[in-house]
Amino acid sequence: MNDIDSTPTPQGELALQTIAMPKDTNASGDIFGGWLLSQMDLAGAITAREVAGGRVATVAIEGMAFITPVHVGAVVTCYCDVIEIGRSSIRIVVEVWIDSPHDGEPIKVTEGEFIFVAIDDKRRTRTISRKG
Ligand SMILES: CCCCCCCCCCCCCCCC(=O)SCCNC(=O)CCNC(=O)[C@H](O)C(C)(C)COP(=O)(O)OP(=O)(O)OC[C@H]1O[C@@H](n2cnc3c(N)ncnc32)[C@H](O)[C@@H]1OP(=O)(O)O
Repeated sequence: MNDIDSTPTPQGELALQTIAMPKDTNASGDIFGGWLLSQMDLAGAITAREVAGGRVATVAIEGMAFITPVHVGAVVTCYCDVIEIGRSSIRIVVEVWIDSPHDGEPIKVTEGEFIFVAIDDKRRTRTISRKG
């Protein structure tokens, strides 16, 4: 995983974009980490489904770090970078970025490694077929 402060631009492909709403805040008025985590899970799942060619389940989340609070109204963008494909697993670095409310500059909010597993309709793991 890249060092969280040393990467000036998003790594990976844009997978999901949404707006942080008042209902997603904690008692301090900042956006809940759990809400961000669920957006990252969705973004990773969209990417993993493409790679796996079908259904996936999240099996693990590693190395999460929350670096900057998110304000209500922020446009939250998730980028996904597939870093490893195993027999049935897909390891994806998911980064979340917002635009600074002060100068509009992009700010990295959090990142984490998500591992998804390709599963069939009986929830058994399945081998991912490689393209090409
Ligand atoms: C236009 C667009 C359209 C489409 C747009 C659709 C959007 C789509 C949205 C869907 C909505 C969101 C979906 C979110 C995804 C959930 O939120 S899924 C719900 C939460 N997750 C679960 O309920 C999963 C529960 N766990 C399980 O069922 C079982 O653990 C699993 C996943 C079937 C795996 O079973 P298992 O016995 O652990 O299997 P095992 O063979 O040991 O391991 C399988 C692989 O996982 C790896 N692995 C297992 N555990 C770990 C671990 N802790 N760490 C790392 N790797 C591990 C193994 O190394 C192995 O890798 P490979 O060597 O095969 O590559």
